[in-house]
Amino acid sequence: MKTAPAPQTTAQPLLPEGEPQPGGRRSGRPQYLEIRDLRVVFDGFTAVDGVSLDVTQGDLRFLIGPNGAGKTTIIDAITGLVPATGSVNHTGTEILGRKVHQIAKLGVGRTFQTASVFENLSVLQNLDIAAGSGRKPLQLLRRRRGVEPAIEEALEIIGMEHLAGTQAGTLAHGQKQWLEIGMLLVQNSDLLLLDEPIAGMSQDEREQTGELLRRIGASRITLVIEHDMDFVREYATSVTVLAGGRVLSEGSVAEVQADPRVQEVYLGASPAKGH
Ligand SMILES: Nc1ncnc2c1ncn2[C@@H]1O[C@H](COP(=O)(O)OP(=O)(O)OP(=O)(O)O)[C@@H](O)[C@H]1O
Repeated sequence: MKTAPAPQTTAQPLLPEGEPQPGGRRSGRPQYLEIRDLRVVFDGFTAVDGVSLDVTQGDLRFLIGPNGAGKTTIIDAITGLVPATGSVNHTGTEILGRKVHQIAKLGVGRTFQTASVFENLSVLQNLDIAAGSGRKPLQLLRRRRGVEPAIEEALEIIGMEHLAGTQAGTLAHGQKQWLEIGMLLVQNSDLLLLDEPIAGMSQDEREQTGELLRRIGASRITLVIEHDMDFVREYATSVTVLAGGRVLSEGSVAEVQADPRVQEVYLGASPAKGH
């Protein structure tokens, strides 16, 4: 069976250059996510109502909006978990309508609100399995010695080298989220969809996660769902506000906060108060 070409063919280092910037990369041929007229209907209820959205590589985009706005459903649609109509284009490849595993192979990685790691396995084993999902059968047959450079690099990026042998089930909440992100890195995901990555984290963990997002977001297409407006203000390079399944506003944090329509959906309160 013929498989679709991955949008990105050359291996690039996991460690990025520079910092994310509004609008993303402006030189070379940046990768992109282009969503057009995305629509998801559940039993007659329209959860996502014609959303169009562009995110360029190197732009750390946050997706905010009140509860039930359709944020998670958009990520579910992009990753093939719910049926949708419209178009989701990843750097020239249409991904809507493909199966979940095919979409993952095209470099689309996501995290969930609750981290899904193999609790009984070590951090290293989790990363090894994630890396294996992208290996060709012949590579899998070869017995590897030591830790692969890509896994070592991922451990360094997520700051968990010292925890390589630790059982994932015993990790702190934040560390599980970082491990999940590390698993996406070793899978070479270049489009990252992160669903409330700092939910339930301590202040320290939030800051470390923000710095991690900055490091990985500089070289990837990154869309982060978040409610915490302090975090959004600190780390977003651009923001899309969703309400009632539609895009309400888009721009810098300052621009969307100044938008009266945004203030209105947050019930007259400052969006800084969250939902
Ligand atoms: N599988 C489903 N079946 C029916 N309705 C659904 C399903 N999944 C989501 N919905 C509905 O779609 C709407 C959008 O939900 P979604 O979870 O995408 O919102 P959200 O913006 O992520 O909200 P939150 O911030 O609370 O996570 C909600 O009204 C929700 O009840």
